[in-house]
Amino acid sequence: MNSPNSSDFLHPELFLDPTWDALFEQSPYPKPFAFNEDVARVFDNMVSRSIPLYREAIAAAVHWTRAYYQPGTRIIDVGCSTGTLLELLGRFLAEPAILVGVDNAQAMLDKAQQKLNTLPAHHQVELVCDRAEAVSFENSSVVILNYTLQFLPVHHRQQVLNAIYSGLVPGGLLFLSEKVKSPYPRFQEQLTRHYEAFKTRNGYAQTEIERKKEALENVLVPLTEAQQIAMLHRAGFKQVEILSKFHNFLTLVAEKT
Ligand SMILES: Nc1ncnc2c1ncn2[C@@H]1O[C@H](C[S@+](CC[C@H]([NH3+])C(=O)[O-])CC(=O)[O-])[C@@H](O)[C@H]1O
Ligand SMILES: O=C(O)C(=O)Cc1ccccc1
Repeated sequence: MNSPNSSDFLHPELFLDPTWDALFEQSPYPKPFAFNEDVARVFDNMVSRSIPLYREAIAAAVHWTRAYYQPGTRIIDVGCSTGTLLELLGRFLAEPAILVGVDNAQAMLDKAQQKLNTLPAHHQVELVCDRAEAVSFENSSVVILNYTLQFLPVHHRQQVLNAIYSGLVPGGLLFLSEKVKSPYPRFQEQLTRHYEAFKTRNGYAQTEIERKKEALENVLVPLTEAQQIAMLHRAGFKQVEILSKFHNFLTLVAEKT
């Protein structure tokens, strides 16, 4: 038997800024939560201590992008934050690609720009400071929404998914990660408890957890998994596959057939 190609099994180190997130230890803390300079400064540490399977989701996004990327088309990361996924894509995509990062927070894009300066020059990288709602997805073969849709007003989400479906080339892929909620109150309560225990294990004190929860109210609004999938179907995606779900965090892929 041939030995497997090692790049098929890649589980790389992410380029994460280690600056410790102590934002909600201090007073005044950001309320409502906003993606400003203070958040951008600690974002990599915050996101990797706050989202279960964050590293795995990023690595999976790279694998799926490698499988679905069609040369000559664009790869668009919506809500690219500090560019962690784009940087990894740039490192592990063999062919030259057009990598587009969109975020409506300039402070996040400034961090992303620094990270992406280290990439090999054969890729074309564009960082766009705009709202997801205003983006054209034309001529894209992969669109990534990694924990971004959850921050859009609920009544904007369907329109964004419609635009993604319409912009993707045939055979194109949407990679989507979201915080979701259970429709069953007792399950939701348990999921929240286990999620908060995960944050405690990652070094967050109870006060930090509660303050952030308060700040995120009406800012990060989760849907149920069923609502999320129904929206994808309404947008036109017929094939949807769940990749992972742990506590209340979901990653899925949807193909434009
Ligand atoms: N309407 C909007 N339009 C564009 N961007 C927006 C909007 N609203 C919020 N954002 C941006 O969406 C990002 C969400 S973080 C994504 C993590 C990243 N994907 C990662 O894989 O590291 C997830 C989190 O913070 O939980 C932030 O950078 C916001 O500025
Ligand atoms: O849902 C939460 O409680 C979070 O902390 C997720 C999160 C991660 C990073 C920035 C904002 C929200």
